Amino acid sequence: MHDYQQQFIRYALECGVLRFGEFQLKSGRTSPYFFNTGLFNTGAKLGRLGRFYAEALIQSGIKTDVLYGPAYKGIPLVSATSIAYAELTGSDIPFAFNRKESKDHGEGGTLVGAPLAGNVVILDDVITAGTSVRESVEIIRAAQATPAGVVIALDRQEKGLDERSAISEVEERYGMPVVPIITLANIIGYLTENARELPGVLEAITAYRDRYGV
Ligand SMILES: O=P(O)(O)OC[C@H]1O[C@H](OP(=O)(O)OP(=O)(O)O)[C@H](O)[C@@H]1O
Ligand SMILES: O=C(O)c1cc(=O)[nH]c(=O)[nH]1
Repeated sequence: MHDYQQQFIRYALECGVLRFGEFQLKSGRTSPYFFNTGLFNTGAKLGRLGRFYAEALIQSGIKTDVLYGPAYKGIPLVSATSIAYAELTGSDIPFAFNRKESKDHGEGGTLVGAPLAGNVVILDDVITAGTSVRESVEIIRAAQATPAGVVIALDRQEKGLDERSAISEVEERYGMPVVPIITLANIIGYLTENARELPGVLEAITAYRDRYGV
């Protein structure tokens, strides 16, 4: 595990973003851990999160014309990352996000921000079964733009629609890379070294991984 990954796990624990317990996921699975980026909920916390994302994007080398954040949690992610990206690189990339419900007055529609054009990189918090990314790809393609990659905070390393990982499915189906800041394996590595801080958690996560992991 890289130093920045260890720092990111500590940071997520400090902010209460990475939690242990019993959580119902969008996929219907019941998970013993949850990663809620909505709890990076102050300016300073969100600013630091944006720097982690921007650094992951820069290191990935993905050619990026527009950043896209799916509602709702993708909205602060794309805002914070575009600010950090401009500060780190001097390149002022446009960004956009969607509404979950279409608006029928004013400017109307579901897309807000810059027009989707060229290579569009999706920023989301987690990929579990891949539903959210599939929806984002459809929105980007409908705008005649190209989905160029995905940056996420956590790869939960779970099965998607079949026995493959949701991320491999996305990478193979759309021919674009998925870049996580951390993975479930990093969390398990952290818990293995710090098991005494959190009794029982490692066992519960290992059992969950045996059932849904890849
Ligand atoms: O890979 P998947 O199975 O799609 O699961 C992951 C998605 O689920 C959550 O979104 P949700 O739609 O719950 O929205 P939110 O951003 O409004 O919390 C999460 O923010 C991811 O986008
Ligand atoms: O699969 C999900 O719904 C999900 C998992 C997770 O860890 N965090 C989150 O916000 N959603």
